[in-house]
Amino acid sequence: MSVNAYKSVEKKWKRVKITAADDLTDRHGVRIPEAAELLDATSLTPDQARWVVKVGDVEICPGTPCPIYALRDPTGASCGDSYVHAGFFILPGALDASTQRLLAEKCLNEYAEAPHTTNLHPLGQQIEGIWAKSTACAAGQPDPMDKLHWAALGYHYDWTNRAYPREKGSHIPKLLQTLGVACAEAVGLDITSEAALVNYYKAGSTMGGHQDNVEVTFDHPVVSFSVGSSAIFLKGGLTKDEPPIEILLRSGDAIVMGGASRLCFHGIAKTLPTRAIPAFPERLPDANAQYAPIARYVRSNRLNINVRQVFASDENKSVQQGQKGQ
Ligand SMILES: O=C(O)CCC(=O)C(=O)O
Ligand SMILES: [Fe+2]
Repeated sequence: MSVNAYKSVEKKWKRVKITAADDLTDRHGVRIPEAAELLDATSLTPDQARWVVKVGDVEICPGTPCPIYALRDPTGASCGDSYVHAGFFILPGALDASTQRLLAEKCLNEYAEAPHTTNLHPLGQQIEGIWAKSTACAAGQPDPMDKLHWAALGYHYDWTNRAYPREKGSHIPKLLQTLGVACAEAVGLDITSEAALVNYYKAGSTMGGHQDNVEVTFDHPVVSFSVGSSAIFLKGGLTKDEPPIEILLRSGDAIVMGGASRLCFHGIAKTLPTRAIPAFPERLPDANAQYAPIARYVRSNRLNINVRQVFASDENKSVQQGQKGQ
């Protein structure tokens, strides 16, 4: 059976040992061969610099400017709106250190708590105060965080009925709304942040290649933030026959998938436990007692927070008008 181009890259990363993946070098300090094509927006190779192009600068967090990168065709062919990577942007270092720490704190203490739901909710097993229980759990005892894979905020997708029910859901925290809108606007797109998903990745874990195709409209981008350990993100095309681009995402990076890239295959080929994260030093002056366990957690786990618009903007308007008239 032939293995498609996307799958073969996933397989390659599956074989990489996470001890080597931490800094992507072998025991002699040489970059592992599997990472030869890896795109690190903070240090592009001369070849990558030809097709990974800076299209602007923005301050998502005031006082912290970050570049905006877009992808062009490596052959030099012109890239119109239907180009496979059109609408895809990387904003390395979009989030400043305090925003990364705030998001980590909220992902652990707030976003996995009611009224938001988690993967444990449909089983009737959502754990109240999951992070507090995890930090209080004695060595050798089962850690409740091991069971947490995702949390849903705003409109919650119903996997059984494959729909976003309008009548259910929770609020979208202001912080996520603001960050989502700021990144979309920075690349000339617009979004009303209606649903957010937090993914909790353990060292070495992956997310298989998929399309984000369950929303009602695809006219608005998905805005996605990384906090904690680094990861290898794969950005594919509309089919898995298209070889994916391998991108190193670090704590504080944002990506935007809009336009032709909105429905592209993508996923996480590997979560790389990361000892040195600038926003999460071992000792942080004036940190409260909460800080140390959070910093320890993010050095071997990754948090991904992504924000989406579910319904078409004009549909929202008519629902709001209907509600006003009631
Ligand atoms: O973790 C990531 O960066 C990707 C997450 C993702 O693709 C998703 O939640 O649909
Ligand atoms: Fe996705």
